[in-house]
Amino acid sequence: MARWPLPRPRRGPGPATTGRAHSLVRSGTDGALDVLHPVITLVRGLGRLVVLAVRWWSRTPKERRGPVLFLLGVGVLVVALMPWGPAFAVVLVVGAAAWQGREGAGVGADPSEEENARLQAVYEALVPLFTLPDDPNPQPLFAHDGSWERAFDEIEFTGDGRIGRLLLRYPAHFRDSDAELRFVVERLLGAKSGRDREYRFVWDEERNELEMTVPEPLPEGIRAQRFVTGPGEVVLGFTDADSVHRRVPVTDAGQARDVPPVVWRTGARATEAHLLVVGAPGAGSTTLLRSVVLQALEHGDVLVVDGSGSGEYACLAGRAGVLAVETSLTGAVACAEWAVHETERRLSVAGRARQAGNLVPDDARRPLWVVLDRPAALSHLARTEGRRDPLELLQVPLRHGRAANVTVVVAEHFECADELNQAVRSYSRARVVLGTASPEEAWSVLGVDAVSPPGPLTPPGRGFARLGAGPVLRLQVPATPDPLDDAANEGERQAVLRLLPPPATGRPVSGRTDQQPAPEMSGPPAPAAPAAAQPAVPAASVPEKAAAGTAAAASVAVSEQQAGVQAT
Ligand SMILES: Nc1ncnc2c1ncn2[C@@H]1O[C@H](COP(=O)(O)OP(=O)(O)OP(=O)(O)O)[C@@H](O)[C@H]1O
Repeated sequence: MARWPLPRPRRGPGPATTGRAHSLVRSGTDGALDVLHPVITLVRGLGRLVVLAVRWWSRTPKERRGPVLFLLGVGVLVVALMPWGPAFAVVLVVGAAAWQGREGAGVGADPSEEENARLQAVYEALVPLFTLPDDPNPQPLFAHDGSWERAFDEIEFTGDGRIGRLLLRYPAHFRDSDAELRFVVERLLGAKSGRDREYRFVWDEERNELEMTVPEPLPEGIRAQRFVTGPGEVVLGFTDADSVHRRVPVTDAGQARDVPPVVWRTGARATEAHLLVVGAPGAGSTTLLRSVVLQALEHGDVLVVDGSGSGEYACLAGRAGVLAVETSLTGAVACAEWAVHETERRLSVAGRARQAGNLVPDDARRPLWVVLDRPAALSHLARTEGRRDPLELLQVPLRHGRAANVTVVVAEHFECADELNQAVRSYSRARVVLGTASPEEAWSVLGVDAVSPPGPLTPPGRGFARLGAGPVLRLQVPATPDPLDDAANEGERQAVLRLLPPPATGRPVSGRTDQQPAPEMSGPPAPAAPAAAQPAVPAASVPEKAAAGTAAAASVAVSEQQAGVQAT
């Protein structure tokens, strides 16, 4: 029997009440955290300051600790005796703690156990490189029983727990001017921090400090296209955003974006009038030259000598502005001789025009490019056959080409780079190294040894560029494959095909008999080639019929010269 009034049943809080309670607790906690935030920051900052002080103390050599303690004591005494001294000291400490305790400061933040182990592994790997067998220092920076905290000043980890930046001190006895030793240290640091990334190393020889950073990946896979540049400017590739101020708009995977370019200025006012590219086999030097040629053809004429004879420039044969594509020694010599005469003719025409107070005629100003891919093989052949070396001949365009608007581009593999003559080395002040290079190889091309080689996993077309005495820039060459290569990416092939000039109306300059006709390609429609724009052939060096100043005439001229060479 139920009693009245029934006792009220005891119930737990309903869902609505629970939610309200949770939100009350959460907002209470948030409020408390907001109120306590300055205190938390100060406590965190004080903790970090203590960690920094302990690290500094552990790094201070024992013999210096006495004087340091004495100085500290004197400092404390002076502050204590000064009017407002203690208050000032407290304000200073609170300010420092607030600065260190802010979010993201992290300098003194304790690494996790895993990060600690990583750092200790890197430290121990470096010990054999940075220790002396009989080091008189009782507490060297690097010792087998030492800890990384002695030598590593600043450390940053990436989101996945890997080292993203490391600033370490090394002992003064380490020979940091020795490129080989530096390379060993860089390679070891790179291996211990992960081989699948690129690293940038900065050696501060004044302070005995080495900084390792992981640069952002370079813009990769950007296809050949018309770059927005000024007259005479050529985009060699793309580099780090913080290395150059300039940006060029490109289309990448259908999207427009701005990328930092490595721009090489050519022409009469250029200080780096010629380019030398040295690379490992398969590192992409032919691709870079093809990219340069396609840009050069926008405003000038090009002679190509392909010393490897691999036919990777066949797509250019017979195109407007392409005066010759040579693969044989005979053709290369003929081209080089023609380039010499053309340089001399331009110089004398320009000289006469200036003497008379006139403008230099167009045919002496139109940019002429002489592009040699792997000429060392042809030089070797020339020596063994007792013929003229095309590289020797090219001394004239290299020395005087700048004033005549003649630009020489040479690419060679590291193993044959010794065969390049002094003129090529001295006058090619724009330099590119592609692929993995030893410190000596990089030094021999770039003139500096402070280059960290890209790792073995880096894609082709990756390297370094240096224009004159400028800084060394990381470089990624635009993807510019041979459009006749079936194995190349279809989109990249089509991009190159779109850039090819229309077929020329005259015969090519070389008049090659061994050359296959250019295959049918889906290039742009072929407007008539501007005959007036083609360079005039040097009247002194060619038969009468070649002096008409057209590519066709030049073709005949060089063919006849070539025939002459063959006959001898
Ligand atoms: N910048 C690049 N982007 C994409 N692929 C590239 C790039 N550079 C080169 N490659 C690819 O790498 C391969 C080798 O390139 P390339 O022929 O230019 O190198 P190389 O140094 O001239 O080689 P070798 O002289 O030994 O024949 C080719 O398949 C090419 O398509």
